Amino acid sequence: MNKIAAVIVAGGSGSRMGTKVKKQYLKLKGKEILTHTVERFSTIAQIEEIIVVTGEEDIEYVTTLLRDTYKIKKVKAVVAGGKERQDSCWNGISNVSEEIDYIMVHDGARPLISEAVINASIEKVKECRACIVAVPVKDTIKQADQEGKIINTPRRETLWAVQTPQVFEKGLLINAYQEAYEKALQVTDDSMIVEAFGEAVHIVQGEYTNIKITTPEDLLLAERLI
Ligand SMILES: Nc1ccn([C@@H]2O[C@H](COP(=O)(O)OP(=O)(O)OP(=O)(O)O)[C@@H](O)[C@H]2O)c(=O)n1
Ligand SMILES: C[C@](O)(CO)[C@H](O)COP(=O)(O)O
Repeated sequence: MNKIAAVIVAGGSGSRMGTKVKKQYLKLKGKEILTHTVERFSTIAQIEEIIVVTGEEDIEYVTTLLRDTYKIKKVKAVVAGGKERQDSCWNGISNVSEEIDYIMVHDGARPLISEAVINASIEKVKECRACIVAVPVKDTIKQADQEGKIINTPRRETLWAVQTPQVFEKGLLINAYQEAYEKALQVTDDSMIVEAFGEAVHIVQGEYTNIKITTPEDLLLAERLI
């Protein structure tokens, strides 16, 4: 009753990184960012299978890299991503095995995820059906209008910076995605889809080192942390 699939989404173009090579294939300590990320999940005992989502044009390269070069046996499939992150997530989610009970969605661009946080998110989802990794916000956050005029300052103690993995009961996530597509919902993470479906989502305290490698500065940081 506790079979878990990890869906690692790496189908983006990495435009904010501004490199010729897509950021997920840039190397940290001689190994691709995506490989680092997938390896973090392959060592977790409760994770039965890993579905990697990547650009259609990269499927053969990524399959050879993960299965042949790095011999990561848990990689069940490498599938094509979609236009938006949510489309890539759905392509991965819809490829997990029948017997899977929980689905863990993680950004391929977050290679510094720790075993401790992955395991904590697994324990949490068994209690609450839907959970996301997040860290308390350290800066004061303000909302501004189009002209840059401050319109709201949420109380910092209520704010969390959301990361991944995000973990859900399989049936809940699939039903939520199907409804989201019917409503043409546009989101930036999976929890927004499950919240819109009406299910409570809970936070698992993450680590500030679990950064998403997005711009060149993140790469400098990741090189020191990996
Ligand atoms: N259509 C997309 C867009 C994003 N992602 C993945 O979702 C994660 C988080 O997205 P982000 O950091 O924004 O990556 P990119 O979209 O590639 O970056 P950018 O927005 O700078 O182009 C990344 O691992 C990315 O590869 C994906 O699988 N499919
Ligand atoms: C899912 C996510 O990493 C949570 O913070 C984030 O929303 C991804 O956003 P991106 O623009 O697709 O990187």
